[in-house]
Amino acid sequence: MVEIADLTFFYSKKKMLFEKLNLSLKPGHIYGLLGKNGAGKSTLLKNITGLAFPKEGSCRIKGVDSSKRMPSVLEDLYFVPEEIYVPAVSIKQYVKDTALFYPKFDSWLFEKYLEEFEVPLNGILTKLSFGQQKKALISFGLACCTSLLIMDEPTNGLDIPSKAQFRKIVASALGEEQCIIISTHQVRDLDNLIDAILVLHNGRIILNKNLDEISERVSFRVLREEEAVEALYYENTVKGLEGIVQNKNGWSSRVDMELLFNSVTAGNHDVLTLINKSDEQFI
Ligand SMILES: Nc1ncnc2c1ncn2[C@@H]1O[C@H](COP(=O)(O)OP(=O)(O)OP(=O)(O)O)[C@@H](O)[C@H]1O
Repeated sequence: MVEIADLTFFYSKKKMLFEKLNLSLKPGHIYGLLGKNGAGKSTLLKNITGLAFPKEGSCRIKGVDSSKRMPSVLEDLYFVPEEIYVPAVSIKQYVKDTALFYPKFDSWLFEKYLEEFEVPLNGILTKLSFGQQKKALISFGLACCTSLLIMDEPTNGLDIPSKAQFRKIVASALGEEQCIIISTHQVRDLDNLIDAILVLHNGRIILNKNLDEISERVSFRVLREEEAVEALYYENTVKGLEGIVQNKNGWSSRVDMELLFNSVTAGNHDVLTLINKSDEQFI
């Protein structure tokens, strides 16, 4: 679905953001794109969607270079940016003006999502709160039923019940032929939603794995003091020593995305090496 090959990008030549970054994303998945502040998540998403252009290398969607901004690609792609700007029209009018650019737009679904998010269909967009505006655009993006849906920090500005609604709605919306990418630094917001994790760090994608594959390799649990020496990584938290250990018994545990993210971005190679090993190397 998305193929990024040797992407090099910088805003200023003095500060390289990506150098030969490679990434391949498949349909049927909800990817969580994680990275520290300033890692370049938004910039990467802009390169994928053709809103920023690679200095070298390419970003392709279904084989077509996204920097060409071909109508056939744009009508099958929806991007909810981090900062949103809405026109001073009613939601109904917005749909009338905009939905025609998306041939698979489903107005029944749109109204259903709005209802679940408790956003009034007759509301004037600029008079809605920031969170309501965001929920209206997320609903619109989901109802476009595009093959690729990208949301940059969608949960920013959503209250706690809305975050739960967001997870439920997005999880129910994914079709087999669709790919959804959600960037965030609020890792917990993606719990029970994403099925694959991408970590952007130091200008590269250092991790691109399904949660199932991760839990086959490593386990996440509270450790006894004496187990700490054998752990691949651990943190001293209020719950005790929360750690990552090699999964030796084949039982899968829930992936603690925050702990995983902290371990791989802290320069701990043990966890990363174990997760990234091929099946043959692992046996
Ligand atoms: N339009 C721009 N012009 C120049 N530099 C930019 C521009 N947009 C972003 N940057 C810089 O590029 C780097 C990556 O920014 P980006 O917004 O892509 O990171 P991010 O991972 O999305 O961060 P955050 O989690 O804080 O939203 C930052 O150092 C930022 O200052």
